[in-house]
Amino acid sequence: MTTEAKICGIKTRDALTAALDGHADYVGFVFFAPSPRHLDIATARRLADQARGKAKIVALTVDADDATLDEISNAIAPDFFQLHGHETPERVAGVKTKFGRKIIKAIPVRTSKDAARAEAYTKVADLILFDAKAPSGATRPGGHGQVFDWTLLDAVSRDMPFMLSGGLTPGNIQEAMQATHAQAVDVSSGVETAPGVKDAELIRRFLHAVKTAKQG
Ligand SMILES: O=C(O)c1ccccc1NCC(=O)[C@H](O)[C@H](O)COP(=O)(O)O
Repeated sequence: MTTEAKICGIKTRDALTAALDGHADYVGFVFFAPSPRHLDIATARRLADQARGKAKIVALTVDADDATLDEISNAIAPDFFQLHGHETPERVAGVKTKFGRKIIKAIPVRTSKDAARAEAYTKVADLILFDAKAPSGATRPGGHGQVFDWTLLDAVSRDMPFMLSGGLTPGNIQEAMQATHAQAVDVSSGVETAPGVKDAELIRRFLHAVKTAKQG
């Protein structure tokens, strides 16, 4: 099994080119106004057109209403919605049916109880994304470059396809893959020089580390 890689929070052509050249399997665009990675619809459409057919396009939203999802869906035709808020299993199922897009559901983790919450989503989401729980007082629920305790995933079913995120970097990604056996890995801050500023060389190094890691 080869591990898939996602580069999240892409805002520029250069960053997207680095991700596509490095054979990223997924590219993520953030639609959440308080984020330094937030994209307007016109920019997202241009980037999605560049990515289409080369990587799976992921639109990240946080507790978005149907009108917002509809606008994003029509503008960029994402392969996946990444739901990164407090969406219930019922809401996830509703979004999947209404918009006909696959779903990545983010599960914020600080304790084993948090990780166990994923079970409720396995039938409605196509992929679970385990991410570090945001620090208290944070203005966004992800993208803080924080690692969580990967051993908390040990109790999670091996049959559950999941993506690992939270503080991954070119330096720790191989250890993370060995520790968790994640089917896919996701990075944002770890390939940036400042919040929202992607670095092509860090993207290249991250993807190279994923693609050349020894599996097992
Ligand atoms: O990136 C953001 O600004 C963001 C805003 C709102 C919700 C989620 C957000 N990011 C999530 C991600 O980019 C990834 O899915 C993941 O959490 C990786 O983050 P990082 O720890 O920065 O690598």
